[in-house]
Amino acid sequence: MSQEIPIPVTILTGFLGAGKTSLLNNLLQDMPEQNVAVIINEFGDTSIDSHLVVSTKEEILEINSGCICCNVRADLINILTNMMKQETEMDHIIIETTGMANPAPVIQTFLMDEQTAASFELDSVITMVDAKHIWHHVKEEEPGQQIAFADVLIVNKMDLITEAEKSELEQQLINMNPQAERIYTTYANVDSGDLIGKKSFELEYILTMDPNLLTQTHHHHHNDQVTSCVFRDDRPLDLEKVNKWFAYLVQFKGEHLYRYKGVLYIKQLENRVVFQGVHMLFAGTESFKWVNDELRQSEIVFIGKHLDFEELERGFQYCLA
Ligand SMILES: Nc1nc2c(ncn2[C@@H]2O[C@H](COP(=O)(O)OP(=O)(O)OP(=O)(O)O)[C@@H](O)[C@H]2O)c(=O)[nH]1
Repeated sequence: MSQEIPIPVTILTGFLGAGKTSLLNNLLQDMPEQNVAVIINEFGDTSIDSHLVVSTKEEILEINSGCICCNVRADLINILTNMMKQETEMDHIIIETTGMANPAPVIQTFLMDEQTAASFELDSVITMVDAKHIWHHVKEEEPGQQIAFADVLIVNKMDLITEAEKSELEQQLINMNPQAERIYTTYANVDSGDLIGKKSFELEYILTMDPNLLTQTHHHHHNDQVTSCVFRDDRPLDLEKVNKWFAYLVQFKGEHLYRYKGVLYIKQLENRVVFQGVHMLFAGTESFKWVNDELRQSEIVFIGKHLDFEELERGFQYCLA
């Protein structure tokens, strides 16, 4: 069987916690009849996002060996090459980059790698903007790059800002990328038809943003003040202690915690608990049951500025039941 080519590809980018996984879930639920492959690249050596993506028939491939925009382009090309050899035909591919990725090298992969360029075509680059927290982040380099390369800007978390803040943000986004379409959402609620298959990627326009895109090797130096750490343990945690620890983190460390999320193995709970945090916004819920022979373990990732690893480690140890 031969796959129809080129296969359209959507690159989904946006800073930490902006709503990329929420959008991905909405899109997948909205296009059940299509065969969509999803490639997720996470910052911080974990695969927590794969727990947070709703279970679907879609194949979810993870790249956790580093940042997609730096050292894993070869992994990306390998995954894409393998896809072409598969039996099932793909209708669409969605690549969710890490919140710290510069999308340029990922875009470049689809334009400059000869075989990839022949088999795949960029449908659009979608950048999620966190309407509430963007002002904390514009000092970093990555949100600016992500906004500049977008064909579509999804301005998310509209429930958390006022009309006046919306006008100010809109003006700022127009200054940063006048041509991108802007869609305003809450919980990334948008029809897949408004985003998928629109062929909004325009090379000429992207070249006005980065004239060297096709000639330069992009060495993306991540802001080294933004770091991550992961804790894993297969001993159960005490719920009360976990609640106290998170209450402390949210209140006293929230400003510098760009993103924290995880899966918790709580003593005497048959279900795993999943939680998510972006600065001072935090939510945790019981998720599905642990199955009998499954390894029950907690896994937490923190991504932020000036992280005090030792203090976080002590906090995590304190939570052990
Ligand atoms: N209040 C509010 N919260 C939202 C909205 N959209 C997403 N969230 C919450 O924000 C958090 C981050 O959402 P995700 O979709 O995981 O964001 P992400 O961009 O995939 O995050 P990373 O991949 O970790 O960078 C979650 O707790 C979401 O429930 C929104 O419109 N309003």
